[in-house]
Amino acid sequence: MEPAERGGLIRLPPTAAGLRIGLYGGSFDPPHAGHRHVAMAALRRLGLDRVWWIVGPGNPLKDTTRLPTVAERLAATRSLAGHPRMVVTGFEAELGARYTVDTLRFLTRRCPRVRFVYILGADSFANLHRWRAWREITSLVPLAVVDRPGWTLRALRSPAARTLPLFRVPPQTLAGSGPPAWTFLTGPRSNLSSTALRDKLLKTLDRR
Ligand SMILES: Nc1ncnc2c1ncn2[C@@H]1O[C@H](COP(=O)(O)OP(=O)(O)OP(=O)(O)O)[C@@H](O)[C@H]1O
Ligand SMILES: O=C(O)c1ccc[n+]([C@@H]2O[C@H](COP(=O)([O-])O)[C@@H](O)[C@H]2O)c1
Repeated sequence: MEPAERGGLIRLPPTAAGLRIGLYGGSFDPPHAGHRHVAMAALRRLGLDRVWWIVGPGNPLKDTTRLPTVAERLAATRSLAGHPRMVVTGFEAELGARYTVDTLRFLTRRCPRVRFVYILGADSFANLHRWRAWREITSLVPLAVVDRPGWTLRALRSPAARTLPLFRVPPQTLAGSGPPAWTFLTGPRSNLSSTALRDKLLKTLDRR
């Protein structure tokens, strides 16, 4: 069964026509303050009503054999995200969607009057051309790219940026723009990463 067909059974957080919702997908293994920085920057600078953190079943481009369960990552992400406009969800796994394009097809079909925006870090945007049906993704929702140390130039010179030069808009107009549209959020940045945190944890355990 295709993910969109399974969608009838999926319960989403509450939505309403015209609501501006940022979709923030990730592995969150573990979640960290850099993730919170990304979500808060998008919430404030794009004028969003909500950010839905989508704790996914696993990045299809990464080795996910050691990934903790969605339930474990959901619990950790919920305790980090605590804010009235942040909603942490695990519906992508329930939907059976491995690829972001499937999640976005489902959401835009299910909630046609909601203004969705997809939020991603500069490293993810720099590699967007490796995602399944990435051109379709850019036709489904506007993209908010949050700068990340070491990735600014690679993001701005990426295949996605070079394919959509005329569709770059200022942050405050993104959520009201129809796709394709993208914006690049500069300003304070976070150099935290889950890989660094996992490495640190392993070293601490080794020393014991
Ligand atoms: N410090 C950060 N600044 C900007 N974007 C970030 C930052 N950390 C994570 N992101 C973005 O958040 C999303 C989810 O990231 P993810 O859960 O993979 O965390 P990560 O720190 O990048 O993990 P890993 O080191 O395992 O790749 C991705 O779009 C990623 O680009
Ligand atoms: O759909 C794809 O091909 C695809 C390829 C790479 C990453 N993604 C999604 O991008 C989001 C961020 O991934 P990650 O591993 O950096 O947390 C997460 O929701 C992934 O499922 C999606």
